[in-house]
Amino acid sequence: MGTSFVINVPATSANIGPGFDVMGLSLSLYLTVTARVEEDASQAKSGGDSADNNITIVYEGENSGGLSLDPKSNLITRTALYVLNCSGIKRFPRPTQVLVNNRIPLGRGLGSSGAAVVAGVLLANAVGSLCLTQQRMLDYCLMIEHHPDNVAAALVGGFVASYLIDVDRSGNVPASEADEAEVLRREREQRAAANDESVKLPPDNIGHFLRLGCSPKIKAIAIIPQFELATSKARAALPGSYKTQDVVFNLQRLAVLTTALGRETPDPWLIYRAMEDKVHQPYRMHLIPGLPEILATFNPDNTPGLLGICLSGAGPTILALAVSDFDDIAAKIREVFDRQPNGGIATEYKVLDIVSEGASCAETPF
Ligand SMILES: Nc1ncnc2c1ncn2[C@@H]1O[C@H](COP(=O)(O)OP(=O)(O)O)[C@@H](O)[C@H]1O
Ligand SMILES: N[C@@H](CCOP(=O)(O)O)C(=O)O
Repeated sequence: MGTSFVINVPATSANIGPGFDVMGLSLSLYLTVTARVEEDASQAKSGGDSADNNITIVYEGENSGGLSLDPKSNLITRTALYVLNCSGIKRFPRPTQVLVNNRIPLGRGLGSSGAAVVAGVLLANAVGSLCLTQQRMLDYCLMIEHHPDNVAAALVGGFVASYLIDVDRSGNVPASEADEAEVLRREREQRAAANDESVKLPPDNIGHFLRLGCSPKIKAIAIIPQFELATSKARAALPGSYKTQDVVFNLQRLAVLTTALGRETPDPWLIYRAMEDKVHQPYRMHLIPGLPEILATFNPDNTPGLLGICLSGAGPTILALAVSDFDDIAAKIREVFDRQPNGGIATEYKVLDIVSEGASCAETPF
């Protein structure tokens, strides 16, 4: 006998064109983590790392061979152990088997790492009976995933805008030089260099979000190339500074996009133009063969049903927002990948709903 916690976290598409590190959409594709917590400590499974952390992991789904099942390395359980540690709990309180069913492709720009982090925070909250608020959970997420767009959308659901507070928490990094995540990263590096293993609690209220309207007529078509692009690599391609006119270009579009997607009857050309970007996509073009042609070719006049196209997150997935003709739109975009040199790039596609419900955790006995 024991308790079972079933945690569901949606995939996300971040940026939506101009909203780099700001905007996210949660999608009907899920990471499900089921934690079976034994009532009795004598039921602990033997082997693996369970003796240390009281936990075993079973994984099925995307890239099932490639992920670490060591609780201290696996992103879900590593996050959970960090959150428990912050409450003075050094290991899983009771023998726990974690069953992961992951339908979110890894390293494709659909927020798999953000979902894993959110799942880890919910897992710790459940097994440790921590009673964390949603706001506090976001703080924990942001200590691991340093940009708020994916984790905020995965946590709260829907079309979400978010920001990190801009304060100097380290005492030696001027806020103007580094964003909050960068400050936190430097703090961790300094502590590691000083062999300081104390657990760093997240500062309070470091992330803020607002859920925006999104017309139920809009669906998200994800065209997913069969190669991975680590978000860290795609972020390393970005410049350290921008021209004023490029920043203004994005700000203009972002302001319009926040409201344009919420109109009951979406205006295709308004949205199409509002999804253009000069901050991240131009610098990532060389990492995604076919992206320049896709962005330059398809528009609401030549592609019925289409509202707008952008890179999903850091890529390589392409996100097309549309109100109809979903399979035809996907076929056109896939054809560009098919035509790439050296035999083309294989893709799959998914027509997804934009889901208004974010991460959830349900408790049942077993
Ligand atoms: N369900 C999961 N369980 C454990 N680790 C995961 C999971 N999902 C993602 N990750 C980790 O996150 C990495 C991918 O993160 P990232 O490069 O940011 O791509 P994505 O765009 O999919 O978020 C994976 O290589 C893996 O290390
Ligand atoms: N704003 C981030 C979003 C990364 O999303 P992911 O789904 O690729 O992890 C970025 O563009 O780097």
